[in-house]
Amino acid sequence: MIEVRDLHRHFGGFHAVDGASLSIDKGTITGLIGPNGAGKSTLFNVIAGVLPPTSGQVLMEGEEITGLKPHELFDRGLLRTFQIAHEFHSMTVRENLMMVPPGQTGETLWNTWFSRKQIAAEEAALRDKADEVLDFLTISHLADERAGNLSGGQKKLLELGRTMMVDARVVFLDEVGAGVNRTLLGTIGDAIVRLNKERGYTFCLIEHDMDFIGRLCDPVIVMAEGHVLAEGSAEEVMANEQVIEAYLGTGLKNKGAA
Ligand SMILES: Nc1ncnc2c1ncn2[C@@H]1O[C@H](COP(=O)(O)OP(=O)(O)OP(=O)(O)O)[C@@H](O)[C@H]1O
Repeated sequence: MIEVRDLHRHFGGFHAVDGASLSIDKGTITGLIGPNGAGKSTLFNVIAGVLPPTSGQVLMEGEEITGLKPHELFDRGLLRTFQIAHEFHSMTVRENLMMVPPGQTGETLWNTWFSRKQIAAEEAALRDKADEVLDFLTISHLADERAGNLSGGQKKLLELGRTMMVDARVVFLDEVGAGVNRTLLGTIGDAIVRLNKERGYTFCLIEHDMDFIGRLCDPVIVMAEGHVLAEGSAEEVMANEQVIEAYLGTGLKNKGAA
């Protein structure tokens, strides 16, 4: 579904992504792991149109998407989640969801003036959709809470919810588990699996929590020094000597020796 061919992204003389080639197959929950500074976030940013590549190609279903802007990729159903923008913190959770879909009639003053009825109908439909999303994510009780009051994990669920307001096909999640408590991480994991199984979402997620990766992801791609070092099931990559050396280091070795 997504194919990355010999991608490079340099910052001055520093090669953050240095010849990365990989595929994210349709219908998978693909994990992307690697030591700090391996180039994972930079790779995500290039795929998602946030950063232009220095060279190389990104294809989506065979079509070149290299260098497209985030909104152009959004229209194709490729989304990279970001933390909720600061200005949305004072809005409620439901309002945050209702903000997402593009092309609402109410966006222009002209339309606001002439088609109040249509706007009311669109708003009602959006509200229903937002409530359905909240129900799916089991956070209906937070609908009227200000987004700024949510815990880190609840905000991650809201980010996932925002992808459900549009026709997302492939979603890139960066460190969804960072600073999230175990219970909520379980809820987030369940939502990802259900979106994958029930709604056909393809996911690619960067994550440092190996339990989370092991539970959700197949395959797992390991990056080191800007390129792909290994790929396989979570068990396979965790048993791979090169991976152990490059990334997991003594932690995993100790685990094996214990
Ligand atoms: N805008 C930038 N300017 C200069 N160097 C950058 C920039 N963005 C990233 N880098 C460097 O590129 C390297 C790769 O960073 P990146 O964030 O992609 O790694 P990562 O694998 O996501 O790491 P982590 O797991 O710590 O988030 C790092 O050494 C980082 O300092």
